[in-house]
Amino acid sequence: MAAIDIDKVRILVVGDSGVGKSSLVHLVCHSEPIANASWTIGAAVDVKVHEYKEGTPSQKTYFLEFWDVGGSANHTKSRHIFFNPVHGLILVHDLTNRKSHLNLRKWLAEVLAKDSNGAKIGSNSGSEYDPERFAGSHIPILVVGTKMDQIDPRRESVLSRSSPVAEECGADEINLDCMQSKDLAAGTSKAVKFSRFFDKVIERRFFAKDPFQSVSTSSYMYTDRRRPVAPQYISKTCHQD
Ligand SMILES: Nc1nc2c(ncn2[C@@H]2O[C@H](COP(=O)(O)OP(=O)(O)OP(=O)(O)O)[C@@H](O)[C@H]2O)c(=O)[nH]1
Ligand SMILES: [Mg+2]
Repeated sequence: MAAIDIDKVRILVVGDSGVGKSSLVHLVCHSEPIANASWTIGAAVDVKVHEYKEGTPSQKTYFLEFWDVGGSANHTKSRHIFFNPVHGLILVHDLTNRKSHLNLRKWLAEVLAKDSNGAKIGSNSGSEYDPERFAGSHIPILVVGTKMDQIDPRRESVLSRSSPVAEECGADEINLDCMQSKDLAAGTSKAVKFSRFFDKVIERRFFAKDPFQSVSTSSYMYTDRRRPVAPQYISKTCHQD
């Protein structure tokens, strides 16, 4: 039987413990709500087959590999081992918990400031947030707000406001209820938005004309924030997978 050769992209899913990362990944990969969510210890991996540019002559099948990293504060020191390589990043917050949204900045800093050994890159602390740096990230980012069903009707205006974090890092944004499969049913606006995000991740990973597209974000960003150096000068820190 002929071997099937399908390229994959690695999408990191982070956010505070309990915001619904595992519930979201399960819904995206299996089109149904998770039966029993429990704390993720370390990281869990799930895979989805995605049709890049579906319905066009460029259509091609890819694997999306989701790395759902447990958000427990107990693992802050060790979870960096899951952060590289990263081709796409989903930042998850709970719409009923404002702190979980504010903490997305910490998650961004944590993911983008460490190399695969957990070492800090550059002089900046990994917990510092600098929008200018993140705006230059070449990694597509999606901000997802969960538990939309639990929003107090008096606070529904929350849903029409865009997330400051999403704005700062140029990310797309989706709010949903992870316990409802109809929220991501084929053809719905949210399903289309997810699909566009996945296309963007694949495009950056495999088709970007930008010579820096295959360089790990951390290497690129922390070498020089305004004037990226040519790839040959950072090849030692380049991540090849
Ligand atoms: N009502 C409602 N409950 C949700 C939603 N998303 C997640 N939950 C619930 O929130 C709880 C936590 O969800 P998880 O998916 O385990 O959260 P997590 O972010 O993976 O948490 P860690 O693995 O600890 O990092 C579970 O009881 C889920 O059923 C949602 O959109 N609506
Ligand atoms: Mg989990």
